[in-house]
Amino acid sequence: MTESAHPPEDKASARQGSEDLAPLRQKTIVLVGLMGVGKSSVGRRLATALNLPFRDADNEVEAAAGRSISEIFAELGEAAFRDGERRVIARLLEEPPHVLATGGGAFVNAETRALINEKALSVWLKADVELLARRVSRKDTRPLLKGKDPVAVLTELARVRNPAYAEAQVHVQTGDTPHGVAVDAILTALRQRLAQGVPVR
Ligand SMILES: Nc1ncnc2c1ncn2[C@@H]1O[C@H](COP(=O)(O)OP(=O)(O)OP(=O)(O)O)[C@@H](O)[C@H]1O
Ligand SMILES: O=C(O)C1=C[C@@H](O)[C@@H](O)[C@H](O)C1
Ligand SMILES: [Mg+2]
Repeated sequence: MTESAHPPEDKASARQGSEDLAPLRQKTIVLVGLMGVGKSSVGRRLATALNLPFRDADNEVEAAAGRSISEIFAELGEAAFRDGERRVIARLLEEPPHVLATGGGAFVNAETRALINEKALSVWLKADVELLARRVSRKDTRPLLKGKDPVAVLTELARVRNPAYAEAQVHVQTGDTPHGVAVDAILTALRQRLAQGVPVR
């Protein structure tokens, strides 16, 4: 296919040369995994690469509650946050295909997990706990880590949550590299899934 065969607004196709990325845009791609793994920052770049809208469930919960996540945890409690998160994700899954960054705990909820795997394509972003701990230490916005040793908390969360994350349809290992490397790793995993004849829709 020549470059001129692509519609001019098709930025992702232009970026990827002659590759037709349309099959990867049929379904919402949902990123799951621990805090700091890149669901938000990598997800935004993945959306740009695929020319898809981007949504961040944490931001949507904050907008719906009119408060930050720290304030929701402090003033309403974690259960209220989880309830809002579940409802927000159910709503977002009704939207046209986009890239959706979830909060780190969202996919642990069995109802949310089943809904995501039914309506979207789930991608588990993985990274070493030590790397995640270094990343999350840069900000003080995660209530589960406040005043605690991030390596200890993340190690325990990994132990408890990994069986749930493992139910994601695509698993992608990431490392201490620029965001674009993680984007490319996700695109490679999605292409492999397509090549194996597993429809992305
Ligand atoms: N693959 C990556 N390469 C380089 N930096 C990364 C990568 N992933 C994340 N980061 C950096 O780590 C920090 C946390 O990333 P991000 O907020 O995207 O994580 P998250 O998975 O959305 O976490 P949370 O569950 O808390 O929302 C950010 O500063 C981000 O730029
Ligand atoms: O892993 C978690 O449980 C969380 C991750 C963040 O994305 C936020 O959803 C919140 O800080 C809780
Ligand atoms: Mg995030």
